[in-house]
Amino acid sequence: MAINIILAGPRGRMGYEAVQMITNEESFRLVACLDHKHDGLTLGELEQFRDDLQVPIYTDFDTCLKQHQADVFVDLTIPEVGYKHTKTALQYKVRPVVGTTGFTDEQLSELKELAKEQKRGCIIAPNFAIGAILMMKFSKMAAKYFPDVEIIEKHHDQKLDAPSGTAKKTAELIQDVRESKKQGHPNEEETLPGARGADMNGMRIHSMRLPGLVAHQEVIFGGAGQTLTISHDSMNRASFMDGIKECVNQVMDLEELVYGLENLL
Ligand SMILES: NC(=O)c1ccc[n+]([C@@H]2O[C@H](COP(=O)([O-])OP(=O)(O)OC[C@H]3O[C@@H](n4cnc5c(N)ncnc54)[C@H](O)[C@@H]3O)[C@@H](O)[C@H]2O)c1
Ligand SMILES: O=C(O)C1=N[C@H](C(=O)O)CCC1
Repeated sequence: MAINIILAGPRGRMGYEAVQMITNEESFRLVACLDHKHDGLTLGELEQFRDDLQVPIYTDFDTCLKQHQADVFVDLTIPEVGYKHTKTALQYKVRPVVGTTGFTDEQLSELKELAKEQKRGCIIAPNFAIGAILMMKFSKMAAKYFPDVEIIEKHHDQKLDAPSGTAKKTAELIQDVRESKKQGHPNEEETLPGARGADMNGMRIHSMRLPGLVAHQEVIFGGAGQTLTISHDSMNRASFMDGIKECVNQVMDLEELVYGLENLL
């Protein structure tokens, strides 16, 4: 029995790859797409997609959900709308698999409650790449021995949110085993505001944005006479597709929200 999927953000850097993955996966069926333009067209009518992709495009999610029976909703859009889409999908008992980052803690809590009420699975994964998940898990292990740590995340210059969802998730996992600690000299002074990066319980997070980059992160731990660097690089967005596929399959068996792919490995 195929899993019927609605995808939001098909024309994006991630959405375009996801359209290829979903339409090439025998056990998946792309029943509709949600975009902010091209209402009433099909993907095949857009120049960037194969002509045979007779997948209808909607700009109104409620209309789309009323006209198509979907099992799973995949969101690869922007922080501003990803949360609303996820909430709407759950209200229609369609299982969200969300790659969109930049949700607030309050939004995550609200979605967690809604998924529980609806007894529907929901997966919100800041990073779908298995290497990035392992980087986060290894960082949590290392943080037990190295309380001084700084995260440097490096992304393409079209990214909207900073720090990245991956960096925030990494810091949250580290915080599970690290006491809050102010790092650096107690009297250090930023002569240029922001020089020491974002502060998360004393841990510093630095965000680099440059053309030519895709998605990269270094987690650097410091100790007496040594440093330990754990890093991951996504060279292209194919690195995320197996994770999305895994989440679409696994979300069918969940009845609650799971935040982070590390909880499903
Ligand atoms: N979880 C992961 O592994 C992972 C990997 C890469 C990117 N991301 C996240 O995925 C999101 C998308 O990244 P991207 O590089 O593809 O961005 P992008 O800007 O290339 O694509 C976003 C798409 O969303 C569409 N969009 C905007 N408003 C919309 C609306 N109201 N309805 C439907 N679609 C709408 C845009 O048209 C665009 O095509 C970002 O939040 C990014 O952080 C997550
Ligand atoms: O390209 C992006 O944007 C990415 N966003 C995610 C994040 O914010 O961590 C995952 C990596 C790529």
